[in-house]
Amino acid sequence: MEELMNYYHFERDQWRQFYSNEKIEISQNSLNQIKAFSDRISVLDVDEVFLPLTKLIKLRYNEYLSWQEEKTDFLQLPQKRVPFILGIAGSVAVGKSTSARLLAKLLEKFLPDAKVDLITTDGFLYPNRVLQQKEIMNRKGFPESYDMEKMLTFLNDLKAGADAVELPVYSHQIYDIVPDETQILEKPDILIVEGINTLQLPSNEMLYISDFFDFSLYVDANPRLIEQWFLERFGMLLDSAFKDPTNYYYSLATGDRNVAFEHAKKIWREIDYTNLREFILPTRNRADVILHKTKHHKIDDIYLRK
Ligand SMILES: Nc1ncnc2c1ncn2[C@@H]1O[C@H](COP(=O)(O)OP(=O)(O)O)[C@@H](O)[C@H]1O
Ligand SMILES: CC(C)(COP(=O)(O)O)[C@@H](O)C(=O)NCCC(=O)O
Repeated sequence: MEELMNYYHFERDQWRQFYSNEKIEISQNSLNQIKAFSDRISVLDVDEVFLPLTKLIKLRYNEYLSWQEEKTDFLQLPQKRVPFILGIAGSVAVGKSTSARLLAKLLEKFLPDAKVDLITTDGFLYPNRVLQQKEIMNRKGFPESYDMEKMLTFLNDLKAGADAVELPVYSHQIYDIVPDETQILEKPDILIVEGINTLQLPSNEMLYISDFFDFSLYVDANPRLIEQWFLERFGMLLDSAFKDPTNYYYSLATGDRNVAFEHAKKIWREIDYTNLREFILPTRNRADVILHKTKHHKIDDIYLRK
């Protein structure tokens, strides 16, 4: 990747030294549990990339708590808990949700008193019915396919210290918002928000979603590799779909596999890759940290905003 302005660049070998073994704050047993949980992430990735990253986020979190306290003192307001929000952006299929799940587990271990929750912005996509009405079914994931107002209100309510906030749930299996299901968040201390649009400026809005974030990550990789990961995930979706007629991929899964993969390649080319080039990649340098991946999801370079 070309050098980015205003970022420190670390190769993995340098970065891993920022979490030295003497300072380990979690037991080997807990670490093993995390590794077992995330079997698709290598043990080395946890040790060499995610432990230093979690340590850095913890520094920011502690600084955030002090600032919240000082700010409310200064304004002579009563103290209240306001969640620390961590955004994770990047292409479809680059590994945002896998990284987000691992970070959530690690933060819970590093900060045992903090309530850590995780959401995906997929929940703010318009349901297929609305996308069809607007004739933008082939633009799923593009800025106009999200109910940005709903998402901004949700984030605003959270930052205002609401007792409970609710958001819709998206399912890759039905390829739609799940009817009559919501996710409820009750006063998290840390909220991880993962999604392709987390660093975007919503259309017709004056506010970046990232204005609500206290820390942000962008997961980056060569689009050719991401296409491969997209197709591998598609293969897994097909494998789990062919016994379930309610699954969106059922007819593709029960038909000719080559036809199904040709379909997926077209989707990648016309929708997800176009979205990456036009709307996702341009947001990369708004992130505090960029994790760059190479073959087999190996993180080789880490960029930290100066
Ligand atoms: N570190 C990793 N090691 C191995 N496979 C991974 C890793 N991260 C993600 N994957 C795989 O890559 C695909 C895309 O990851 P996912 O987290 O679903 O991406 P996103 O949330 O960005 O769409 C999935 O099949 C996932 O299992
Ligand atoms: C729901 C999504 C916009 C978000 O993707 P994610 O980051 O969760 O993988 C994406 O998976 C999607 O459905 N894109 C539309 C084209 C397609 O891949 O079917």
